Amino acid sequence: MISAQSAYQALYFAFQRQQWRQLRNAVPLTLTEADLEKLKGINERLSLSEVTDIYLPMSRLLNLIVQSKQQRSQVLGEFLEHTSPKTPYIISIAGSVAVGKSTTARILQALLQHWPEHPKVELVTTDGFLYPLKDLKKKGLMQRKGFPESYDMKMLIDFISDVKSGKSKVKAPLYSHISYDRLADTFLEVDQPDILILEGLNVLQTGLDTETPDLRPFVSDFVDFSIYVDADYDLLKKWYVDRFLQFRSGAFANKNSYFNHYASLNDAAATDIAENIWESINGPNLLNNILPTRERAHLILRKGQDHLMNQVLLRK
Ligand SMILES: Nc1ncnc2c1ncn2[C@@H]1O[C@H](COP(=O)(O)OP(=O)(O)OP(=O)(O)O)[C@@H](O)[C@H]1O
Ligand SMILES: CC(C)(CO)[C@@H](O)C(=O)NCCC(=O)O
Repeated sequence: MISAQSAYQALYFAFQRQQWRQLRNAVPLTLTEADLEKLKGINERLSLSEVTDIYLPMSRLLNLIVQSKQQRSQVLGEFLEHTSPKTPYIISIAGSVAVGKSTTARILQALLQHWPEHPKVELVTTDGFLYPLKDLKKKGLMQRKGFPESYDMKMLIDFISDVKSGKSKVKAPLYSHISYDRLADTFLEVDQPDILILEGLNVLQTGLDTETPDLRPFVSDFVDFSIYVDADYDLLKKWYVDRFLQFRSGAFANKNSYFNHYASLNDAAATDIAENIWESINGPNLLNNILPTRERAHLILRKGQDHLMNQVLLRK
């Protein structure tokens, strides 16, 4: 029987950080100090060596892969004796709550926009496709937010299918971490981007993963390149709790915040509540629904202490 370890080796090229960082050597650092400052604006705790060591090789890899997709489209056009309409290249980013998917997505968006061709790169998070709170309440899903059944999958598949077929001005719903709900009347308009980055817990899940199979196409049917951001359970829990504590003086302090009543908690009480939410909702969701999809990704980024990537696995 093939061991899990050797199956991994058969599927992926594995790089330690020191090996991966050398793969950017061929790319000059075209980022100016001002560009780097802008990236810092995405997350002030982001270390710049993370950009040079991890993200620049990734940007180089994606640039080559996107080019090869364009060549393939040309070949198809030649075969069909007409050029087919340009469709966006779709990159998905999966991983646990609090692993840093949105931070990773925003850094990638900034770097890809920086390519010489200056592609138009849009970023959408699947959080917007969670059912509105009133529907979650009606369905008894308030303790299952982020679980597969808490998303309006029809809406998500319709959205991605419209974008992929080259439609203009496709509306994406937006989620607010302050109201803990989908925004009622504000949307993001996705208008024929060159690249769409779709970020969310559920982007590698399929309708076949559940007990009542759903035969609709999967998100991954529309995705050209998928990334999974990975870290150990205990680190993820810690990052979730840390973010919860930070939110007390930020998002929760906003009087419209769903969690406004948590703003005045002391450290011990807030830690207790955050650990509880993690152990009852986000932890089980990770173990049952998110982690099992990891090996579907083309690229796995493994983070260790302080969000530093220590290993990169690239599908052969
Ligand atoms: N590269 C990084 N360096 C330092 N801190 C980071 C980094 N990436 C993320 N973080 C921190 O980790 C926490 C989670 O990050 P982020 O909000 O990007 O996660 P997420 O996976 O999008 O979460 P969610 O699924 O809840 O939306 C935040 O407190 C963020 O500041
Ligand atoms: C919106 C999601 C599902 C994903 O980002 C997550 O942040 C969430 O709200 N989870 C439910 C439990 C919690 O409040 O963390």
